[in-house]
Formats: sequence, C-alpha cells, structure tokens
Amino acid sequence: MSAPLLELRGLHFGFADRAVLRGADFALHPGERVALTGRNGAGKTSLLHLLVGLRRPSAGQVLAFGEPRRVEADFVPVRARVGLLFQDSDDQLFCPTVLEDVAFGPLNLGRSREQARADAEATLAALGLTGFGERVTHRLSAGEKRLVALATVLAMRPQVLLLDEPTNGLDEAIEAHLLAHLEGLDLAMVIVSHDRRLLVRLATRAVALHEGKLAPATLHSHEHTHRHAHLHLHGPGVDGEAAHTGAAPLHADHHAGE
Ligand SMILES: Nc1ncnc2c1ncn2[C@@H]1O[C@H](COP(=O)(O)OP(=O)(O)OP(=O)(O)O)[C@@H](O)[C@H]1O
Repeated sequence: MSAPLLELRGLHFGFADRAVLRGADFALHPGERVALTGRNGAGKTSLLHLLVGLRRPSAGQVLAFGEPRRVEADFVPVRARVGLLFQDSDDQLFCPTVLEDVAFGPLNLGRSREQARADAEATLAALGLTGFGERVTHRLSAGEKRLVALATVLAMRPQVLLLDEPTNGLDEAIEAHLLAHLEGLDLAMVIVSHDRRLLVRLATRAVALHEGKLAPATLHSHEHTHRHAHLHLHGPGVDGEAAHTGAAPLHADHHAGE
C-alpha cells in the first residue's frame, strides 16, 4: 500500500481534567474513506483537530504527507491540503456573504480574485447552491450553512477531507445530493458521523475510538426477514445502542419495493 497521507503514532492528548487519547494509532492512505466512530465524548473531534494541528498532543507523533509535524509552522502547509469541515458551521463561516466565505480559502492560498471567485461559484454550483453567492451568511438555515461550510472547504481543492458530522441539519433530499457528491470526489476522507446510512454508503473501512485508542470496526448492511434494511456497526467502542440492538431501523431506499 502507498505511504499514508496522514498518520498518528502513539498519540496522547487530554484536556486539563480528562485524558482523551491514550496511545492512538491511525493511518489514512490515498483513496480511503475512513469512518471514525465512537460514543459521544470519545474524542473523535479532538482527533480530527490533532490531525491538522488545531490541538497538540502531549506525547506521540503526527505525520502528514510523510513528514513529522510538531509546531504551527509545520501545520500551515498541512491545512492548505487537508480540509476540515467543523462540527459547528458557525466556526467555519465568518464573512458577511456566502461568496466571500467560499472565496476566502482560495484567496488565502494565493489564487487571483478572478480565480477564487470562479472556484467559489463552481463549488457552490456543484453543491446545488447556484445563486447563493450574495446571500447573507448568518441568515442561512442550518442546512444551508452546512452546505456552504462544506463549499468553503471544497473550494480550496484539498487532497484530504476531514468531515465532522457533515449531514447534521440536512433534509433527506439534500443529504442524498451531498452523499452523491462526496462519493464522486476522488479524495481521501475521514468521516465522523452518527448517521449510519451515510457511513455504510461512503466509507471504505471503519475505525472505532474507545478508551483513547483506535481499533478496526466493521460497517455493513443487510436485509432482515421483514425486509427493512438495517445497518449494523460492530466493533469495540461503537455506540452502545447500535452495537446492542442491531442499530436503528433505517428505512433505506432499497427496502424491497413495499
Ligand atoms: N475545550 C474543551 N475543554 C475541556 N474538555 C473538552 C473540550 N472540548 C472537548 N472536551 C472533552 O473532551 C472529550 C472529547 O471530546 P470530543 O469533542 O473530541 O468528543 P467526540 O467523540 O467528538 O464527541 P461527540 O460525538 O459528542 O461530538 C469529551 O469528554 C469532551 O467533553
């Protein structure tokens, strides 16, 4: 297998009163779309932030594109190539209008104003947001903000996407559109989501964060006798509810023509 794009080796991290990661190992290879699962508070968001240097470990190593990364100067070029969709869209959006927000990243990467505007408009169009450019960002609905936040990341044309709850607040139709779009991108991804249907569709493999460590998990779906599609998530540290009950009955589109 080719060299990892991103890697964590024996990572330890915590907040003042709480250990979050206790020797986590992880590698993301080109072409992989990895589902990162774990209970609320397990440390999934912290792990994504550590990968791009928004948090620093107390021990262990972060590597990106083959190089160890320790200080802010090491992470600046990483963040130009690794796009992070924050869990909260309001952490991502800070300009008065949608177009300014989406063009901000490309401008920051040194692209011309014309190029940044063209990139922003093309990205908005690809996400079904044609004509949103002049909208006032803080007046958007939660779902619209989610898509615009994703547009700000994609407009930078990253090599890796880190998605923290990408479908939060989206209705089914928009979620389906977003999923199809993400599936069509030739990008390595780490996806944090409590939406099992999304993970089953999008992820090429899964890892579960439990007690500060990562272990392989499996995601798969199968048909039950009553012909509703159920999605199962197995592995250490996955949401207890899903592991014990066989997951929520999601009435997926392919439920047997009822
Ligand atoms: N700024 C902070 N200061 C102190 N503790 C924090 C801070 N941010 C997160 N934590 C704690 O660290 C732990 C890991 O949080 P994190 O957000 O990484 O978990 P998560 O797996 O993403 O959770 P969720 O699924 O609920 O989003 C949690 O117990 C959380 O309460």
